[in-house]
Amino acid sequence: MTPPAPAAPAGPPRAGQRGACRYGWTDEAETAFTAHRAAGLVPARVARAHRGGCDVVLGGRHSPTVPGDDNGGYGFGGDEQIRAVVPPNLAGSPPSTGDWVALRPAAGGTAATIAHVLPRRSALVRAAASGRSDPQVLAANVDLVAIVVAADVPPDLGRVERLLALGWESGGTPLIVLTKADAPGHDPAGAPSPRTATRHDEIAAVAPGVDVLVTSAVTGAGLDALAGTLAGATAVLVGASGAGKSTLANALLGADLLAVGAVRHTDGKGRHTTVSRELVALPTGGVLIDTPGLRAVGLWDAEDGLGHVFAEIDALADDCRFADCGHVSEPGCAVLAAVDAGHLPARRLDSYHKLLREQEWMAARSDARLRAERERRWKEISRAQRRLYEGRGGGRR
Ligand SMILES: Nc1nc2c(ncn2[C@@H]2O[C@H](COP(=O)(O)OP(=O)(O)OP(=O)(O)O)[C@@H](O)[C@H]2O)c(=O)[nH]1
Ligand SMILES: [Zn+2]
Repeated sequence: MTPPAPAAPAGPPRAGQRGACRYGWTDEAETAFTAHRAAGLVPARVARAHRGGCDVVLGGRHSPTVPGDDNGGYGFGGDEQIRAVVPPNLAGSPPSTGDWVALRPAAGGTAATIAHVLPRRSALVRAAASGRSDPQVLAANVDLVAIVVAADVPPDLGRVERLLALGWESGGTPLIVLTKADAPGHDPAGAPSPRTATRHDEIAAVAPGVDVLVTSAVTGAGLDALAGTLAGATAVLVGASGAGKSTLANALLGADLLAVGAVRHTDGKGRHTTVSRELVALPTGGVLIDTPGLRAVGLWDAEDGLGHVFAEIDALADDCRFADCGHVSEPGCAVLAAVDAGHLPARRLDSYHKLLREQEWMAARSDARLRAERERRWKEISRAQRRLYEGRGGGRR
C-alpha cells in the first residue's frame, strides 16, 4: 500500500480537527489504547460493517509533519478506507458503524484484522426485526441522534416519539432536523413559511427538551446552524425513507468539497468517494453517520427513553390518586383529566400506552431469552462437570 502524500490542511485548523483526529479520536482514547499500541495495533473507526468484514478509517493521531507515524505504516490516514476482516471468534458484540476498533495492520500477505472492539460510550439500538428479540446496533459512539423529518408532508408523530425514545436511550442526545423548509410558500429571505412553522410547532410539542432545527438543502437555510451543532460531535441521521437524510448529508459535505477542492485534488481521489459511505468526517468538524431509511424501528430496552419522551405525562402522573395508576380508567387520574380538559392530546396518551406496551413486551421477551440462555449455559457446565467427574472414575465407585 503506497501511503498518499499528506495533504496540508487548507487554511487554519477547523473545529474538530485540532489536537485529535477528524474521526473523533481523543487523547483519553489514545491513553486507553497504550497497551494495544504496544502490541502493534492501531486505532480505526468502522465506517461500514459487512458480513465478515468492515470498512474502517484510520483513527490515530495525525501529525502533519510525520506522516504515518501512528498508523501502523498506513500513512497519513485521511479519508482512506481499509477493508478489515472480522475473525469469527472475535470476543464481544460484532463491530457496528461508529465503533472504534484495535486493528492489526495487514502484513506479509495477511489482511488487516480487527483484534478488539473498544468499549462503546453510547449506541443507538433497535430491536432487529419484528418477531425477533435481538438488538441491532445502528450506530455506536454517537453524541447526537438527529431525527430527520420532512416538512412537506404531515409528520408521523408516533414515529418521531419512537425515534426519540431510542435517541434518549442511546446515551447520546436527540435532535430533530426538519428538512425541506423550502416547500411552497417559503420566504427565501428567511422566515419559515406558515406551513413549516406549523410543522415545527407540531413536532416540538411531542419532543420536550429537544432542539428542532429547520433546514433546506435547496436554499441552504439552517445548514450553518446545523453544522455548528454537529461540529466536534458524532451524529447519526435517522428517519423515514425520503425524509431527506442523504440530501442533508451531501449538503453538509458539499461545502467541504468546494472549500477544500485543492486538497482533494492532491490526494487524487474522486469527488464522490466520501458520499457513498455510512460514516463521514464533516468539513466543519464532526462525524456524520447516515442510516438507510428504516421501516420498522422496534423499541429495545427503551424504558428510560420513554420517560424522557413523555416527560409531561410522567409529571402529570404525580397527581394521580394511585401511585401505580395506569392512566386507563382509574378514578382520580390526573393524566385522563388533562386529556378531558384539552391540555394533553388523546393521540399523545395513546402513543404513550402503545410504546409502553411494546417496551414491556420486548423486555419480557428478552428476559425469557436471557433465562433460556442462562439455563443452556448451566446445562453445558453441569454436563462438563459430569464428564470431568466420570473421567476421574468418580461415577463408578
Ligand atoms: N425541496 C426539497 N427537497 C428535498 C430536500 N431535501 C431532500 N429533498 C428531496 O427529497 C427526496 C428524498 O431525499 P433523500 O435525501 O434521498 O431522502 P433519504 O432520507 O436519504 O431517503 P433514504 O435514502 O430512502 O433513506 C429527494 O427527491 C430529494 O431531492 C430539501 O431540502 N428541499
Ligand atoms: Zn393516572
